[in-house]
Amino acid sequence: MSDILKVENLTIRAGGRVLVSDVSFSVSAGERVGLIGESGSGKSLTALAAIGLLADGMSAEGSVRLGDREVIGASDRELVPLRGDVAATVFQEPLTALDPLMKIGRQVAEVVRRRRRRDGLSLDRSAVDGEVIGLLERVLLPDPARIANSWPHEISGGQRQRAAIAMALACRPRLLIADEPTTALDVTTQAEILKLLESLVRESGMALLFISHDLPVVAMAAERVVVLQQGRLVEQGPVGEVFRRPQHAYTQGLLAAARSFDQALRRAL
Ligand SMILES: Nc1ncnc2c1ncn2[C@@H]1O[C@H](COP(=O)(O)OP(=O)(O)OP(=O)(O)O)[C@@H](O)[C@H]1O
Repeated sequence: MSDILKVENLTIRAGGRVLVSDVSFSVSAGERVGLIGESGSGKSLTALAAIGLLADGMSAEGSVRLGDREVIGASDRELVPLRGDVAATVFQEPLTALDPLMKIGRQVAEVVRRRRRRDGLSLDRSAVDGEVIGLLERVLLPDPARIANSWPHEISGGQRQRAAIAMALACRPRLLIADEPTTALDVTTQAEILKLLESLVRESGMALLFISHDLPVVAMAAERVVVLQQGRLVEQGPVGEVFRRPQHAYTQGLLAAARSFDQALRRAL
């Protein structure tokens, strides 16, 4: 299967510190890969490097291929079309993507218009509006017409995250990078969003790079995992294999901690 993202020997430095060291993994078309590790292990930086969005003062070495383009060393002019069109992002806080001062429908419509322009499709208002409502339906938002006409603060956190996913999908990306997209949500909404992501990946054939420190969430979201410890990759493999028989002491510790929550829940039942 072809790789949509190929990270080879990625090293990220800032101010003389090595924050990510010699990390290599890839994500194939249609694959769901989880990037896991404790807080500060380098998950978000790795994802930002994948779309060439590292902060000023940081440097990246190695190779990051997104689609058929090398990201490291590419200019902003080369990178802008890759973001959204090849890889779209969803973050923990949907307001990172949503403008609080613009109604949801208008925001999704802006992305739809940009993509239709790119694809040489009609920018006719009814075509654009129809696609906007279709996207809001696709992320299972109730009453899409009402949501389209709402301000971001007028809908719930889970609905905002669905709207942010709709905006990412509007680009028709080949890879969706979701960085802790469910962390701020209650468990029922978390499970709904995870199911939604899984069905969207299955239907569209896009790949998913799912970042989380929460192992049960990753077990639902991903079929393969990459484990980072303090910026280093310690193991990777199919989620069932790594979670059943972790090879590295760090992963064993993460799983033991996750199991202790599960045991506490069982004891309480
Ligand atoms: N702009 C920056 N300048 C300097 N160091 C940074 C910067 N951003 C992140 N770091 C450092 O890089 C390391 C990795 O950070 P990163 O955000 O990738 O961790 P993470 O695994 O995503 O953590 P979390 O789960 O808490 O989001 C951390 O030690 C962090 O303090």
